[in-house]
Amino acid sequence: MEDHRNQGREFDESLFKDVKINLSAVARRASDLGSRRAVKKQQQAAWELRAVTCIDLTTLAGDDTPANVSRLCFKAAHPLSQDLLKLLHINGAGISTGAVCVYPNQVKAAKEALVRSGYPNFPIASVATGFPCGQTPLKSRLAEIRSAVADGATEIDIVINRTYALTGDWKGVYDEVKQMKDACGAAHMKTILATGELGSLRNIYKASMVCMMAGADFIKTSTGKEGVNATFIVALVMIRAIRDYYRLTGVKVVGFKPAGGIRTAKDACVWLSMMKEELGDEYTSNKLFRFGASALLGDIERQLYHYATGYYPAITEMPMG
Ligand SMILES: O=C[C@H](O)COP(=O)(O)O
Repeated sequence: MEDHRNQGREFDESLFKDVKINLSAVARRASDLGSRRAVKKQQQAAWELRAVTCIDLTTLAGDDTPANVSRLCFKAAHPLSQDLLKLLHINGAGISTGAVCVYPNQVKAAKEALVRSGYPNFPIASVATGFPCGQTPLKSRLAEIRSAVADGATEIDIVINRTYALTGDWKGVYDEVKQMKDACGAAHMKTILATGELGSLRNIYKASMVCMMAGADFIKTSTGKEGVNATFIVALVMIRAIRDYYRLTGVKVVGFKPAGGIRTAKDACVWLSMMKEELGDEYTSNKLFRFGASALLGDIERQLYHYATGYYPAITEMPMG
């Protein structure tokens, strides 16, 4: 990832303590996003291709093995088949996803697979800090970050301490995230707010501001393991925190990553149009926007195939995932 680095700043409660959220306005905007007429034909295909480049292609399962991680890495580097690229007349376009995202224990396997397939510098994101709950001693959470970076992770997706957030200890959240940022070293840090467990939109806004102050390069909605993950309402609160942070501090390098339950090409295009409207074109590139997704790519492939041929592929022509 190009060096958009957020150096962070001192903890400053004034950036969030009096925040008020206009829930009806946010809900109305979110509802409008989901109901609008989507782009069609080649514009739709172009947005879908852009979405592919923003995916952190993810596997975060207890039964992950070096074999399925290696397959994921090859898919991340070559997300669309040669046949589909030819049908779209874009073979040689060099389209790849934004990164591959795995557990810390699988980073080494991912690195070896990418080196073997000729992509030694392909971005590897690793979740860390006791993902998904974060309920382990800070010392071990920091060690996990360092270990993942040492194994080849170039991006770290940390989880914030929801116990501190729910008890209003925002300085505690800040101090931990700042130490995590230091442990990341040269790796980019995305901070997972686990918004489904933060209890209120005000807490989501506060957590967003605190993480940006602590040096987050991205703020990310969810682990994908909460009961409720990426929603447009939550996203709008976080996106507006990014905009407020820029207005208050002049720092624009903080990206946004919705994760959990984003499954369809149609949804992906709505997310991208929201980013474009709310934060501008630069937030539709993988430097400042990522999807945390494990199944989204499969549906995008099917839609692109349908656009190129006029019919959906048989399962034999395009095995899912
Ligand atoms: O970013 C990580 C998420 O766990 C992906 O969620 P998903 O499997 O619902 O796409």
